[in-house]
Amino acid sequence: MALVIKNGRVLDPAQRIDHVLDIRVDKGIIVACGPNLADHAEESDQIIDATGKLVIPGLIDVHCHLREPGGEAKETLATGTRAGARGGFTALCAMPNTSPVCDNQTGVEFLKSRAQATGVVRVYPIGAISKGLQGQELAEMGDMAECGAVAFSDDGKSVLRADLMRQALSYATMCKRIITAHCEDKDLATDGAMNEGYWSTLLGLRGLPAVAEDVFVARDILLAESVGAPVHIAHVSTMGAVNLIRQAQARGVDVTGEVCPHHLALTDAAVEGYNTATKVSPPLRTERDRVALKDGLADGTLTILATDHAPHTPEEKKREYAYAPFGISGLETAWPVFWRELIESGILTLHQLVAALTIHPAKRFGLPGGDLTVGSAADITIIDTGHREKVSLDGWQSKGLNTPFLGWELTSWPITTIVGGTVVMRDRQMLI
Ligand SMILES: NC(=O)N[C@@H](CC(=O)O)C(=O)O
Ligand SMILES: [Zn+2]
Ligand SMILES: [Zn+2]
Repeated sequence: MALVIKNGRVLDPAQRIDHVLDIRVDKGIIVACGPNLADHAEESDQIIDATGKLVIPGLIDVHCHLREPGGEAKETLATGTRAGARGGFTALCAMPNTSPVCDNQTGVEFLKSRAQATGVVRVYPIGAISKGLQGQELAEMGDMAECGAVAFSDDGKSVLRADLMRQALSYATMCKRIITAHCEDKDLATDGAMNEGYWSTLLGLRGLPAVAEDVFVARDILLAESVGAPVHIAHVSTMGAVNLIRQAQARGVDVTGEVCPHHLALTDAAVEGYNTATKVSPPLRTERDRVALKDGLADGTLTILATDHAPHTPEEKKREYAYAPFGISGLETAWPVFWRELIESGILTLHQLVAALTIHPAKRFGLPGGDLTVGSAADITIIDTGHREKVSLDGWQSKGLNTPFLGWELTSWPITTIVGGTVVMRDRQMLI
């Protein structure tokens, strides 16, 4: 059965399209995109009326934690991909800090086959840089790249040894893969629970200083530069990091960075009240950092938006602030939060926002998709930019209920998600 998405505002930054058009999908492929295709639809075709709605390439998240294997109480590939679909994502890159760590071919194969069997959106494995994330010995990067790892990361912590990181950058480049770096100097950030500053002092919590991020961003940029490797900085959260990336780009270093919804929407003042849903790594920073992230997005220094979806069980998050795990469950609220922080305040154009969640991540991580080109897989998201909804746990798909946005009334939500021609979410309801 073919599918026709009719009369939507089709916006595809990759092809510079922004028109009211119809899209015809057959056997999972976009077979036509043009005006009035629905007029010639066949009786058996499924029609989705997208009048007044935004039709964009399926969103791609280059940074999430799907927790399987080993962390199934927090999330599974089944629940995590459903959370993704409900958030308008058609592809997710899964970080390797699972148990066991995804640091070899078997781990990559497991993730691919398990996601195929139980997931509702595409899942791309990210392999570990070091064996067991121990930072001592390189993981089997070549093997993992060969069987489908799209990138490498020790996310959750930094690779502390600079020699190992430099070697990893070289190897990744040889395998035509990118390293996505979690930048945090552990010695400067031991046992911290929130950003170091006014609020940590006031709340009596141990701080994580911004400079702990900055020094490792500087180091990883210099290491990448020294071996001519590309590097991607995960969850950029400080003004210092934005400045370092901007300066490096100006001298020709191949460095990109991603920004997460919570770092754009919240500051460390949100920790008042000790809601552990605000505990995240890197931590919520100051207003000055938040503004710097927006400046970095506006001037094109930062071109990728990612969720860093990090679900945890309610039991774990119910501990005292200092003992709760770091992480925010972000897939289901990412789009409306980005909308609020970047579109409503005029920081980005609609084209820039969509590009930062589609073609830019696809290109940087070498993933298929990210556009609506005829002949490509029909990964499509439909957004109702006028839809207002209060964030609640009704219909919530992730096992991680750890969202700091609960109760926020947000405008602009994904209403339909189509993966390879299959409608997996419609009218905010999961269909599979
Ligand atoms: N972001 C987080 O707060 N937590 C992540 C690890 C990480 O992304 O560094 C996790 O795996 O829980
Ligand atoms: Zn991280
Ligand atoms: Zn992460």
